[in-house]
Amino acid sequence: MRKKNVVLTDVPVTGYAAEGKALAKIDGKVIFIEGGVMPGDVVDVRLSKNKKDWAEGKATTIHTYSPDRVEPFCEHFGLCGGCKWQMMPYSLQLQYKQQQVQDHLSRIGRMPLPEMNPILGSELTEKYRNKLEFTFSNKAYLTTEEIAAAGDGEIMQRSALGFHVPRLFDKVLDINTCYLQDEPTNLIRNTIKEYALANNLPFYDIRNHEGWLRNLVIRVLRTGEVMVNLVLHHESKEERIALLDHLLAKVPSITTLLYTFNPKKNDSIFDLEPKVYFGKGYAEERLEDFTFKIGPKSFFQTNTHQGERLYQVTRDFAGLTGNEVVYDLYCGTGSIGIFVSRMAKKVIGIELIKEAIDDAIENADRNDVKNAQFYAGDVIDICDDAFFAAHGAPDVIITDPPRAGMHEKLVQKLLEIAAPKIVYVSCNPATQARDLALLHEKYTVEKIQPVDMFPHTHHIENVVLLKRRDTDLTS
Ligand SMILES: C[S@@+](CC[C@H](N)C(=O)[O-])C[C@H]1O[C@@H](n2cnc3c(N)ncnc32)[C@H](O)[C@@H]1O
Repeated sequence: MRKKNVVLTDVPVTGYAAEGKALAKIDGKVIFIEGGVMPGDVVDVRLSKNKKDWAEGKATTIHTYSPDRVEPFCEHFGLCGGCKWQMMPYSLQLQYKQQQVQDHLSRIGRMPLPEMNPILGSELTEKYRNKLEFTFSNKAYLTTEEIAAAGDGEIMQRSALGFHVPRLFDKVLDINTCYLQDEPTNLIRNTIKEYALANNLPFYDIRNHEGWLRNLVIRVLRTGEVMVNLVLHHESKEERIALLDHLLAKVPSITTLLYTFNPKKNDSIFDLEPKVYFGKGYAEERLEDFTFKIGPKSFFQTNTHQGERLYQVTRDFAGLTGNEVVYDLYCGTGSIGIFVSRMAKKVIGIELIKEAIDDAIENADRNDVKNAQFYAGDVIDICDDAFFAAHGAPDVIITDPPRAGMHEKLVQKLLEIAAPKIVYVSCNPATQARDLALLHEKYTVEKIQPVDMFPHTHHIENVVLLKRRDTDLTS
């Protein structure tokens, strides 16, 4: 049983574990299963890891399909890494997400918990993303059927504009229709692809670092603005102008069109300078009556509608009366801090990325927020006694760390500072639970609200209100 490459047969899938892996139990041993299966399926699993208490592997055959399965709505389902839970009804997806937050907090958090609020499902389960990034590649991912259908003589290396295939860094799945973002996203992508193919414009070769067309970033916002950034390996002026003019003629709803040269080996554009071809060079998004400037490099919650609800929950949990000093840790472009600012005496935001802080200051300004200050730097370096002494003892700390959660040093600092309330916003309930276990030394979990930002994926956002044990929050 402990050998690798063992195939377990007729395994009944019973649940989900972290990172979207399905779960089964055989004789008390936990089996984590990848490969598009869901609870209720009965499958064969080829093991890649096989320990004493647990094993991990990929489903090779589904013998019995769960009666809960629904028909996936996207033609790319199964190959695209984007929406892996499409075979599950949305209500069931929410149930598993809720369960996962519960499991993580009770198993890793090991502390008394209040009853969790039911997860806030997304009204939009399709076309909910305001940002998508597509990759050009001269090596399309081809299915075995496509390879067989091509016949002997045909060269199999085709170009693609779409998403990376999970675990195959140089293969891109060509996308015809994506349901993650509202139109004109499909029109933009397909217009560029057809034009590039018709004019023999070279798609990027990710292995050899050659070619011209690299990435396409599209933002479709609630305000009606559409911002497009086309990333090219190098300048080729005549071709560039012809392509961008063609795109504008075919998609008149584009409000801002930029292009960026990226001669580097990696795809990151954070150290590059996008150039404006058409429009004002940025877009705006609205949350309640706040507007946020979104530049081509700015971070912004990718699901605007659910982002707004997440911030509403955060503001609600903070329970502000207008007299509080609020710290917004890991503040990004300051959106949470600005969102709660009208209810606070003062907001102090801290964020690692200097450009995000520049955006935060500009966003505060454009929303006429006068009581917020933003600082660039590592939270661990900035949050020392002198900083808290200079800006005032926090009444509420809002913290929204990346997936890795908070650094232990910061958790220790928060315990020392001992603000009456902490609102912990997390995109990873496992690391959140780990941090809550440490904060339990002084804090009690008062409220838990999961929010679904990403339908058809296993990702969950969770907001927790912590109360310092010697304070009375009944007021
Ligand atoms: C989950 S995002 C939160 C963004 C923001 N609260 C929002 O809602 O848009 C986490 C942020 O933490 C920042 N970050 C990561 N490590 C950091 C650190 N050590 N110190 C300060 N900020 C950090 C990232 O740059 C990112 O903007």
